[in-house]
Amino acid sequence: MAATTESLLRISQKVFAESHSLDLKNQVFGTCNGMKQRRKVRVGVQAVAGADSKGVKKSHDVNLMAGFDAVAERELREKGFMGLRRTKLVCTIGPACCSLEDLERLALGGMNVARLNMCHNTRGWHRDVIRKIKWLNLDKGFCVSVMIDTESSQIHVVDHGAPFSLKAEEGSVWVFTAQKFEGSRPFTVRANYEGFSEGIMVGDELVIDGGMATFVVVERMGNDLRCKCIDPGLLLPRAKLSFWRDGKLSYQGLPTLSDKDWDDIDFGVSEGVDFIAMSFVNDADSVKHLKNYLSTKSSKEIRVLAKIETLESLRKLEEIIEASDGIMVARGDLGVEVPLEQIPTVQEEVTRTCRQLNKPVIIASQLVESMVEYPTPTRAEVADVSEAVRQYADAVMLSGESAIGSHGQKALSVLRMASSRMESWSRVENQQVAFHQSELGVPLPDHIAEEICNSAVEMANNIGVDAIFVYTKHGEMARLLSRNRPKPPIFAFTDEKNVQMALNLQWGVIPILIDLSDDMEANISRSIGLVKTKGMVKDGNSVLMVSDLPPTCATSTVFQSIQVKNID
Ligand SMILES: Nc1ncnc2c1ncn2[C@@H]1O[C@H](COP(=O)(O)OP(=O)(O)O)[C@@H](O)[C@H]1O
Ligand SMILES: C=C(OP(=O)(O)O)C(=O)O
Repeated sequence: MAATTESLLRISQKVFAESHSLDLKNQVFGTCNGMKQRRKVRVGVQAVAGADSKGVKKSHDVNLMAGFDAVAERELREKGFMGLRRTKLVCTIGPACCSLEDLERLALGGMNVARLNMCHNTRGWHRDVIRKIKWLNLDKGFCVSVMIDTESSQIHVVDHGAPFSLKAEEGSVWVFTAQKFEGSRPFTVRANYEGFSEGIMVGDELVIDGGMATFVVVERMGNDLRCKCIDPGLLLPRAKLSFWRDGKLSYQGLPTLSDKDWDDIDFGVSEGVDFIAMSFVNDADSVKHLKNYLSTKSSKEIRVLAKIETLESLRKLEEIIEASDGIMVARGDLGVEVPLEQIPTVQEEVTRTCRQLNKPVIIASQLVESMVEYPTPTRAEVADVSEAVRQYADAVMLSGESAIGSHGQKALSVLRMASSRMESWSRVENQQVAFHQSELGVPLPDHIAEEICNSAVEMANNIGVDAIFVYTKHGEMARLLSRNRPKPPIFAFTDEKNVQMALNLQWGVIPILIDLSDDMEANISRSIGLVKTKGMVKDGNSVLMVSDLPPTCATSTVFQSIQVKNID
């Protein structure tokens, strides 16, 4: 890779200048002269067999529209429409994969979203990674979105006297403290949070990393706790600490977003990230608060993903999902509060509820954990990935496997191959019928758009079209189509860069940046021209097109239509 720091910097500036100009186009749906209009809706269904694509723009114009993901393009040429992977892939970036070359290999391997966990490393390090990703997108035609993940207030070990793990033997007595001290002391563990022992009483249990080891509190010494190990195990660096009394978790009332998190969020805004994953969400208000804050800070819409990792978040699941732009099932921390045998059913429940409420869901943590060390996954891990895909999760995620593992790219290819296999099994052997209304759940607020998309998917599956094209300003129609998990892939044409980047997380959607006008025929011609020029569709392919033309200053009507076209 011949990118000098200077050229990287120059291109980074270009990226920011570009995203700024795109931001200016952000408008409320249906706005005309700054006023929100009442939506009148006309629905049209047209069959246009054998229609030609007159008005196709010249190829040099087409090339100016750089909004096609180079990896999806290659996959489509090699495997055809049905071979396109529907499940999206998220990779956590860490020291093992942060060079430009590593990031490029991950992008080529199918990474749709790069996740940066703000728990680790410096903002300077994260900035460097974000700029490399944006540079690769611009220079190589990738379409990789960037997500930052907040640290939140969690109690964890900052020092236990060893660089790696320590064994806690049964009956051994340890001091847990928040005091800072020089060097290390035997049998002394330092916690990150001063008030970590507030309200904790003798007899309470201290559980390490959700059950890796367990202690009982035998004495309080000021704010320090003397604890005896009752279930031996390993103490890892940054191990999580939780206290239990009478079989229930004791909450220390820590805020979901700490001062450091707010600074990290400001950092994410200034770097133009696409998603913020919010750790330890316990209610919808904290999500709404962050979304309101972001709307005042950023002209582009940054999507907020709530991490489901506490018992409280499970109790308020629906309201949290409704308030968020998407969900991450953070099985690592969830396993600290929920008995491990319940994680699979919780995962399925959260995934189903997300689909019903039309929000994307990521399944995270330990998918191929053994690959942090070994070059092949266990059979059980492949079964776990396949199960998430069978449940139609929108995305699966790598954590330590890519961040610190020795086989990150291989781990990514395991996710890719297991996803493709399970997807084709669901389609072919399971005869993937459209979801029944009961599976899709309660009607969504835009009932007409929802019905159009449900019908469009039913038609697309019945007719057996090769692809669905959707023209979407805000991504909503694309999400509604994706919610039905159709057989053909969905090509979502939008003229909003941030909608394109957000749709990257959506099952089965290939988002494409293109100029859209109020003339839908021109949009259709332009999109067909683009995919034809790139050799992605051939004569004889059939496409079902769904459009949602917003009102203009001249018309106050939303025109929603379904058309079927044979490409010739
Ligand atoms: N930016 C980073 N810098 C250094 N190490 C990292 C970074 N991101 C992740 N890691 C390492 O990868 C591991 C897995 O990362 P992550 O998925 O964020 O989970 P967690 O923080 O819960 O362990 C972390 O424990 C940490 O050791
Ligand atoms: C994804 C998770 O969050 P984190 O990596 O921040 O612990 C998790 O707990 O599964």
